[in-house]
Amino acid sequence: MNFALQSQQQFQPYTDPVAQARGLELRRRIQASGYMLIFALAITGAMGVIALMGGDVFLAGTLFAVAAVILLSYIGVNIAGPSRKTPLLVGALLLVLYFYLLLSGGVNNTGLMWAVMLVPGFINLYGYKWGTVTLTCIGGATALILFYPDFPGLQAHYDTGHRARFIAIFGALTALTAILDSSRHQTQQMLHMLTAELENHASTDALTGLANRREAYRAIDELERRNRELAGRYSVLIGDLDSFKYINDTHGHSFGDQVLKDVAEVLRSNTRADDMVARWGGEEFLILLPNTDAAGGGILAEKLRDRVEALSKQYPQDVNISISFGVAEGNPAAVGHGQLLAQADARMYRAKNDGRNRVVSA
Ligand SMILES: Nc1nc2c(ncn2[C@@H]2O[C@H](COP(=O)(O)OP(=O)(O)OP(=O)(O)O)[C@@H](O)[C@H]2O)c(=O)[nH]1
Repeated sequence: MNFALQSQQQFQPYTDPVAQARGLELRRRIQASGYMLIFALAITGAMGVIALMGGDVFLAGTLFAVAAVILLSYIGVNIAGPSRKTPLLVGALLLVLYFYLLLSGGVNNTGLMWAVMLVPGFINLYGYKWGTVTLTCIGGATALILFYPDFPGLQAHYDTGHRARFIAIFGALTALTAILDSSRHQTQQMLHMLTAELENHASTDALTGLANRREAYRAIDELERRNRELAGRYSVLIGDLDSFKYINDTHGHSFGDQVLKDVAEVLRSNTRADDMVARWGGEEFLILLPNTDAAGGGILAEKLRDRVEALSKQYPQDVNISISFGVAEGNPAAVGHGQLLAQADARMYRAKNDGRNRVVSA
């Protein structure tokens, strides 16, 4: 296997797809906040113009002032960059606008009508759980304002039928939008789960349960990146089972599979949690050792070689199981992992040529 050639491939830095999906969700909320601000700005501005044309200068002035605050917030959010707090700021602005329209009646008593837009808006901003909680509070506060006799500050006049219909529509719309968003949320959760499962399948070897080659490349890239920053030492072992074709041919493929699983377990149980054991190919394994120099890697390889050899005794069949290791230490200054893997590979082949069942680390 030519590792030098393989290493010339460029591997993309790994990003967890589930974390990516969550990031996208947050971005979607922040984006929705921007749209809500533009929407609120358009409505407030339009109502301001209508109020001005109708001669209600005070209402027009107030609406323009609110529009100016919304515009400034929009500009501010774009200059400062969106954050998790953006939906809160937008929610607060919308609430101020809403209660103003509710109390004043807006233009021709139509202010309340726009309130239905709060429903998709808040669910979009805060998700179906917190969105519903917020909207229920808004609905409750609205009912109080509308039905409390002579509520202080309520200048608009809404007839009783209008009030009752508004509360009913607001409640029904909140419930329907929450149900829709909750099913969207459930579908999304399922997608996250499936993505995590697929990711697990894509990174795990089905026979041994070890990391597969793809995952091993990702881990080497990550280890190299970390070590370039920390100038730490790390090593890699490449182990290849000896005369495995003979074992397969003599005892059958399913016995060969069992040996591979048992060897994987030996390697896994004799390495640290920080180390990574991967199935590198058919009967080849790769072990990544952070914070370990070549000497340390050699000692571990010798221990693993010994434990793998001891496996032979656990089967009723008369079988000799052994493994040959090549050890190489990473060079933090090196670009890419080609040289490191090629060196470990070459040493592993030297171990084979020197008679198998041994470790070569220099
Ligand atoms: N049972 C089983 N065998 C596998 C698997 N993957 C690879 N092999 C076998 O591993 C054997 C590797 O054979 P070779 O590459 O000739 O190497 P070897 O016989 O181990 O000889 P040396 O490496 O030189 O000691 C082949 O017979 C493959 O079919 C697997 O998943 N299960």
